[in-house]
Amino acid sequence: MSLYYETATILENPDKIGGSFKARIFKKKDLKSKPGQIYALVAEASKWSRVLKDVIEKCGVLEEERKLTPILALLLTHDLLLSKSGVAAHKDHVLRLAITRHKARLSAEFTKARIRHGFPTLEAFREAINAGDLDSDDSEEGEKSRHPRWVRVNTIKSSLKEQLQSTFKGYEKVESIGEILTARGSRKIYCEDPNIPNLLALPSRIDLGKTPSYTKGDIIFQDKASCFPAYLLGLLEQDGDVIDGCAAPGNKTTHAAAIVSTQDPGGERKVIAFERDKGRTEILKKMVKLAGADQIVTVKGASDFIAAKPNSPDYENVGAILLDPSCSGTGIVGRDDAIKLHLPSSSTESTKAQGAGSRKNKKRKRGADKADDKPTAAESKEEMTLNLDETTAEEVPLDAADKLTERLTALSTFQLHILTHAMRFQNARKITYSTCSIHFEENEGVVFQALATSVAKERGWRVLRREEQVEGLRKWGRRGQWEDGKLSGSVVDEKSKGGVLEGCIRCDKGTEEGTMGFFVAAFVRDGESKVVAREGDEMEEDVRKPAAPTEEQDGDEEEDWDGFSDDGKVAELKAKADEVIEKKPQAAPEPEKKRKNKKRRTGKQ
Ligand SMILES: C[S@@+](CC[C@H](N)C(=O)[O-])C[C@H]1O[C@@H](n2cnc3c(N)ncnc32)[C@H](O)[C@@H]1O
Repeated sequence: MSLYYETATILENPDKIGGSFKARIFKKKDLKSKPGQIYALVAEASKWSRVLKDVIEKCGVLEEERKLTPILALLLTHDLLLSKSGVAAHKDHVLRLAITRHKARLSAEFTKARIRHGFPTLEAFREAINAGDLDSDDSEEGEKSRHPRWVRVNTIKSSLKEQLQSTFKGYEKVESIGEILTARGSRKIYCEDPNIPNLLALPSRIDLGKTPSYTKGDIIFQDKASCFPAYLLGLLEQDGDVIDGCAAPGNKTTHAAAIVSTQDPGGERKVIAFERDKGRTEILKKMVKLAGADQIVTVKGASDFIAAKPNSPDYENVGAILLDPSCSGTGIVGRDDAIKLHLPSSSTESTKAQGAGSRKNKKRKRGADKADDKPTAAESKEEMTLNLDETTAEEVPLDAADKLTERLTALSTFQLHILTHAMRFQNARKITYSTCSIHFEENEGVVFQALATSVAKERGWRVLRREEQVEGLRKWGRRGQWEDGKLSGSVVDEKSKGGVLEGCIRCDKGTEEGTMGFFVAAFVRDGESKVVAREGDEMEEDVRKPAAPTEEQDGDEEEDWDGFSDDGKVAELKAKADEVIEKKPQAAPEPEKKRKNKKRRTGKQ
């Protein structure tokens, strides 16, 4: 199957596979084309689609070429007119022939379009398209779907001041995230985030991926919400070492390391990063190195945090734990969220589009030129805008609602298990628990259940109240939400319920705040604890028995590792994670090498 048939099939998604477009590409097992090539083709074609749709329609290509669907016509015209290497198919390939037949007319219409838009050269036209200057999605929805490019300055290697004077020199400072969200194209503006220190919001079209500061790890692409957990820990010098229990790809690990490094110039404190998955461990290591955090972070690669012994001397200095476990990922906003494909339509009723790239079509391609199939739903639309990123929850069709419930139960059971495990660490006084899920079951539901466990009660864990939180998050308005009928009455203490919900923090996607959907709560414990965690404690005293999730998606932070980003290799990772089926708990790791306790935290027993 050619690149074009394969791409069209994934776009059409006849099997209704969930997940973002990127994830769908990486999920597909039998691709002949490179996933990166498919993604690049769609990303590029989408930028030009508003122009090309018009060009194709003016030339009447769909009326004449019965082999071409709107998607195929768009992809092929893009490559014919705009790709340096032209149409990526053999010169006798049926699709290549179908489009090159119209080359002269298509080129002429394209030139007219360029002139109509006021660009003297193709280069100028290209620049404007890349900058998004021709986008005219002025609707409220359009604004909502935009997402800032969030940039965290990595204070291990640089400073905000330094970055403003170098990478962002010449950028204009604006006062609200709203201005960033509504900025046209790649206007050079930035907003200093009012909640998270050293975080900047920029218009999404600004391409910083090739800047030296990005490739050197001086700046990190990290969604605002994803910066909440490390910041909410409110780390202090006396908190000692920090564990990140679910670390890869490592955005929160390096954020925690950056905070620790400012408090501990002597380099005594450590961030211990657990990552169960082998492949993701490699990404974590790369990320830690690039961030210059390798002196601070000890990576426990291919290690299950649940198998780590809370009373081990290795963790004696651990005062804080960051837990960002696998979740449904339903809060994720893909960077390709705003990518839209404007498809050409045929002006005559007689054009019967053939299913692009499906087996059926392949047969047709080889043989008969029958064009009497009904157009697919997508093809029959006069003008179709494809939103390429679909996050799973909203996409779950009604008949799959049961599956969602099952999946949420499995995930939340695992999340509760890992959270209560963290509560056992002998000297831990602070924990943040976060997910990039929008579901109560994985969020407030887990918090209330954790509070009801005997380990939480015995050790004095409670939710950090809003008024105790670091300033930037105290003033964050979106707080925990209650959903009736999701938890049994015995789990929830009615008296403290309101305070707990107020202590929980939520971020919603598609708001004027420009974040992904996210949840975080901090747990703290005060005073002396009567019960020290028993090694190998089982969960029989907990509200629910632990069970490994049957399916999980490793949400946060995206996708194909192409550097230092929330956005990078993570589509691939998410696709992989979708397949993760925890059939049995991993074997305990080799005995931990005893680390010399340089700094025993005597006051915290
Ligand atoms: C949501 S992702 C973490 C994202 C990360 N905190 C960040 O900000 O870049 C969850 C990660 O936890 C890992 N994980 C899940 N269960 C684990 C366990 N029991 N021990 C260690 N790692 C685990 C998954 O493999 C996955 O890489």
